[in-house]
Amino acid sequence: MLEQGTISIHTENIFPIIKKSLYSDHEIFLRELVSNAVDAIEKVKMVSRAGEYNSEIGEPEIAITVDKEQKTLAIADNGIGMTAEEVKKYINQVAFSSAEEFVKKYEGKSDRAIIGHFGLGFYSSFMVAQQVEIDTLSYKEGSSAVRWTCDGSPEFRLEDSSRTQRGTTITLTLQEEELEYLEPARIRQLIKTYCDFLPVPIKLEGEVINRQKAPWRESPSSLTKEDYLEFYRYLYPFQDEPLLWVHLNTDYPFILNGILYFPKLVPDVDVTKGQIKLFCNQVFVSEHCEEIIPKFLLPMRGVIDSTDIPLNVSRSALQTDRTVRKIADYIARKVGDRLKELYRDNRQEYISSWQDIGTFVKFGALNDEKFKKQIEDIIIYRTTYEAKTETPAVEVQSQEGDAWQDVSAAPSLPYTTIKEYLERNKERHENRVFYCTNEATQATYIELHKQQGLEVLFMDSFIDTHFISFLEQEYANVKFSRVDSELDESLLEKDKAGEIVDPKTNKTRSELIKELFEQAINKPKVNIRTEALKSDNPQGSPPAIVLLPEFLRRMRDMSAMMQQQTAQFPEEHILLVNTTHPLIQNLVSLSEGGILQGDSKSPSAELANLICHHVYDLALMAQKGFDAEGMTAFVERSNQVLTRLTERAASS
Ligand SMILES: Nc1ncnc2c1ncn2[C@@H]1O[C@H](COP(=O)(O)OP(=O)(O)OP(=O)(O)O)[C@@H](O)[C@H]1O
Repeated sequence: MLEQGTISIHTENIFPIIKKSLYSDHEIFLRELVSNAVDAIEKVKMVSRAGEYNSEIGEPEIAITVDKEQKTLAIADNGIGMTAEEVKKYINQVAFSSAEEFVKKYEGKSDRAIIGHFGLGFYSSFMVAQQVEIDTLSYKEGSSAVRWTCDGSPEFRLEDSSRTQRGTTITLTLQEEELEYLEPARIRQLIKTYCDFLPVPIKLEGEVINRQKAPWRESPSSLTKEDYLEFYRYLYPFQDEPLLWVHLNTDYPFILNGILYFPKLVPDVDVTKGQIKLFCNQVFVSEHCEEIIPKFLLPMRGVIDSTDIPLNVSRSALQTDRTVRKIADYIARKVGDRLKELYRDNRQEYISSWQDIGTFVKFGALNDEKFKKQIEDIIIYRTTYEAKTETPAVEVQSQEGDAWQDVSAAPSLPYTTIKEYLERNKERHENRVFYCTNEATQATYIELHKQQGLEVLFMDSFIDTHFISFLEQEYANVKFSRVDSELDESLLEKDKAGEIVDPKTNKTRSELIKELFEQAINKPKVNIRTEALKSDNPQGSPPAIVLLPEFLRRMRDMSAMMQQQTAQFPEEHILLVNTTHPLIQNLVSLSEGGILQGDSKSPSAELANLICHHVYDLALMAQKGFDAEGMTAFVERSNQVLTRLTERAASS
């Protein structure tokens, strides 16, 4: 026996407190002991390099063994080892004084709020062990091996050991309620979780169980695209390939390494939960780093590793920590830089990823002023504009709905920035942006604009509703109108239906049409307007369209959002009847007899009435589809119209 003594701590009974205060996280003892073993191996390499140790250092290795009979778990390393003096100093004094400090700091506080419990160190082994033994031999010439034992009370024993190999073995005799740590599968799982990327082979049952390579610690220039993809697959198996990635690598004014990936977004992803793994010196700390990553980048995946993130503080303290704020800014800036670089160097790839990254970028612009400034010029929108190139533009959205491949194959890509849009259309409609939010339901309107050479932007992602309001603030003098809200003058022709057709009443054709529809539809909230839509082929343009003024629509959307309902189609809307369409012209002739004779019950007038309804139904259908009731009425009326028409055809 070399010595028997009392550990110099001031708090009586530190161990029950350690056990209690860290109750939920017992498993991290293994992370702490393996980290110490890795440190010990690094240290022996350092002294060897410095010429202070001339023997072979051998292949670094950490071996974990379990003995179910003895109920022991041992972690052995071939690192620097400790002399008796060092054991006394580092274990009895250093380790336990920091234990005491930790306990004092967190006594009575909920440990759940603390992100990492990092640096708990050696004494965390007492969370699971009833006795801890250190068997160690220092690298120092002439030193003899020692064994230190402690049963969880402040008393320890220090004696000679028969050990001949340099290094340290920590043997824990587990407490009865901690015997799960005798299961190799449990140990393997813990090593995979916490120590997978530590740069020393960790052996269990003769097999190396950790990956060791931590790509984020390597220089970006030494990694290939496949290396990044392989690492992503390793971290997130069975997931789609990521779109692009950012390698973070700085050591001033803080140390930060990491690789962040933009994943392909899946609809059910919870964007409020971070998926980035936090490491400290390659040791896993936490699955969540919501406090460190800017909110808008939370859906990113990957790894960040920094020794400058305080880990033994509460989550709220972390949020306000100055270094953490700086790190968040740095990450946002790096992500912005990477996006700009891609926009500049590989527009095609940028565009193909836009469907997914666009959401991040817009969310970022909405939330972070600095980020907005950085990326505002690279926010793009799909457009109906087709650049005149030799090869024809390829449709973006394929029938199968897989926009990706088609875009990447497209020689000229129908995407634009708002600035480019405004510049291109300055002559035709200055400070005016036409957009659509749903390609399918607004197809008629998009087509109308397209035919007249008016460019329409697709603002159809879920974030765009908010983003449009944001754009309106950014471009205060620009008016944003959805294609179905009102029609630009340039889409209309001077109304040819302005000439008087009824000598008795002095009514114009246009007025007659309006009257006809008003009588037929008989809904005071539907405002009927007659216009002549410009078209090279009147048959091809719609006979009527429903318009929803921008202001009205937004009010409706907003109140629906506040009541958390889906917006109902408002009763108040405009039915624009296209006076140039042959159907509408026929309708006037058809009804003329009835109106002129003041006999609204004549078969012609009745048919005209039915057809007005039908035209209105079709216009509504193009805008919103029908509910069950509307659908039934529509089918009934269609059948009636067809019956009447066939009757007429048969009798003539
Ligand atoms: N396996 C080991 N080999 C050699 N020395 C060790 C080993 N384990 C612990 N030590 C020594 O004991 C000291 C105290 O360890 P402890 O884990 O409590 O704290 P730490 O590693 O210094 O810091 P941290 O609190 O961040 O873990 C270490 O600094 C080291 O000098």
